[in-house]
Amino acid sequence: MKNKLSVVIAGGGSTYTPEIILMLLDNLDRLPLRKIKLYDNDEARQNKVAKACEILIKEKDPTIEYVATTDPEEAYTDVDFCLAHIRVGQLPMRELDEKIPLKYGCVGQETCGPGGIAYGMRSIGGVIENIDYMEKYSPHCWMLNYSNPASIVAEATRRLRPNSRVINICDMPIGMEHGIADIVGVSSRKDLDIRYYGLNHFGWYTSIKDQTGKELLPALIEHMKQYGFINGEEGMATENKDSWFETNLFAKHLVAVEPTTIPNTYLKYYLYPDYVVEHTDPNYTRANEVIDGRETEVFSACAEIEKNGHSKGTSLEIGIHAEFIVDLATALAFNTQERMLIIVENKGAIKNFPDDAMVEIPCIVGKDGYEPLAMGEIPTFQKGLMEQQVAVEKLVVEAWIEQSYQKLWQALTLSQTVPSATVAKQLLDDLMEANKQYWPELY
Ligand SMILES: NC(=O)c1ccc[n+]([C@@H]2O[C@H](COP(=O)([O-])OP(=O)(O)OC[C@H]3O[C@@H](n4cnc5c(N)ncnc54)[C@H](O)[C@@H]3O)[C@@H](O)[C@H]2O)c1
Ligand SMILES: O=P(O)(O)OC[C@H]1O[C@H](O[C@H]2[C@H](O)[C@@H](O)[C@@H](O)O[C@@H]2CO)[C@H](O)[C@@H](O)[C@@H]1O
Ligand SMILES: [Mn+2]
Repeated sequence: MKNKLSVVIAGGGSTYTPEIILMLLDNLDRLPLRKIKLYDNDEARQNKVAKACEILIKEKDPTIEYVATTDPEEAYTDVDFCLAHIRVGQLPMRELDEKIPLKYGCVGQETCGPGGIAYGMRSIGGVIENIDYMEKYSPHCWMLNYSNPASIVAEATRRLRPNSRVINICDMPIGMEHGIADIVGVSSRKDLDIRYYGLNHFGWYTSIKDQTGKELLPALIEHMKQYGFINGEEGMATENKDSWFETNLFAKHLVAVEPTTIPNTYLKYYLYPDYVVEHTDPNYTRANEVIDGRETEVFSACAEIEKNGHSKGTSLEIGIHAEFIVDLATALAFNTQERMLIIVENKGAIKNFPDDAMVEIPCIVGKDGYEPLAMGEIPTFQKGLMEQQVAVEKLVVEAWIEQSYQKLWQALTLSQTVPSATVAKQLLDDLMEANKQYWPELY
């Protein structure tokens, strides 16, 4: 029989916590658990989901021990996995990350461009703090970290905690592969054999094969030229016309620029920043949608469970976000040797790219960690874009470590989404003022 495991969810008050709990509870046969803990540094926020999570767990398996705490020692003692999804500054700071750049005519986005850089400067300290708790109280533990902006956070963990048991991940490829599976008529994304390379929120599929070995990429590219990641006329007619729909449809313009690979939809912020700015309401950005949408829905569903004392009829659902986490934890705990996309140090996997860049590539995951697969040489267009973006991410981490105003100005100047050093400086001064509670002081 498999050993039962103990997990802590760091950022317990996250809107994603209930769906992760549901996913964990749905997978106890392959990832058996003896303990689930929530940890957050904001007790009031964590309390919005904590009681509901307790009820969900007790309903499914009352033998699982449950704790919700703000005490790092209690949280991190005796844990095998830390599932980390913290947001330093929470959603009100995301709102500023999105709205400040728009004032200067630049992309206002959570992980891309100036907003991503500002968020990175906040996240680094919080993630390192959690790694240090983990290493102090449970040195054998693995942290599966999807705190954003994942590229900058991954570079920071490489620089500051190079030997820590941290694996940086993103659910974006999982989401895209679900969409691709629907479009090509395959029942599960796991029946697709893929090759992909890039940075986080900045990459390309170079091969997508079905179980017979048939290459689906050319047909998919033809589909995408018309519909992006939308499932043809049926998808156009039936899908919710929300901002993800727009982003998935917009992918047709990404394929127009680079018609031999399948792009990550986040590339729209780098390739069409002017379009994105023109089509964003500077007074109501994605943070407002999330606050009025997911956050309100999740917290009210949790309040309902707490009030009723049971979860019958709840609107809470397992999300794709959680699927990856269970697969990854299972691979590490039980040596499944599953192939998954993770963010790792390049070390030659992309042959014509720097060894010390944090890249998102397929890896084989087992009990000893991950082994990256060689992705070979990449073409000039992708390489040029990636080199520029990697330099931005490295400069942000250097700026954080050295408390360097100059390096952060350079990072902003180098971003494909910022038109000049002049605008970069205006942005920097505004973002620095807004983030003074969270960034290290810059000199
Ligand atoms: N990598 C991915 O693909 C992916 C996918 C979805 C979400 N995310 C990320 O997951 C995180 C959570 O997203 P959300 O929208 O649910 O955010 P949220 O604001 O709802 O929740 C984040 C929680 O983290 C807590 N927190 C902040 N700093 C902390 C610290 N130092 N220690 C412990 N807890 C801390 C906050 O108090 C908050 O309760 C974000 O970083 C988001 O960008 C990543
Ligand atoms: O704007 P949000 O907060 O809804 O989403 C931001 C996150 O977006 C990506 O995750 C997506 C996923 O790719 C998509 O398919 C769908 O299922 O929703 C997820 C999140 O809601 C991205 O990978 C994350 O890094 C972002 O935080
Ligand atoms: Mn992501």
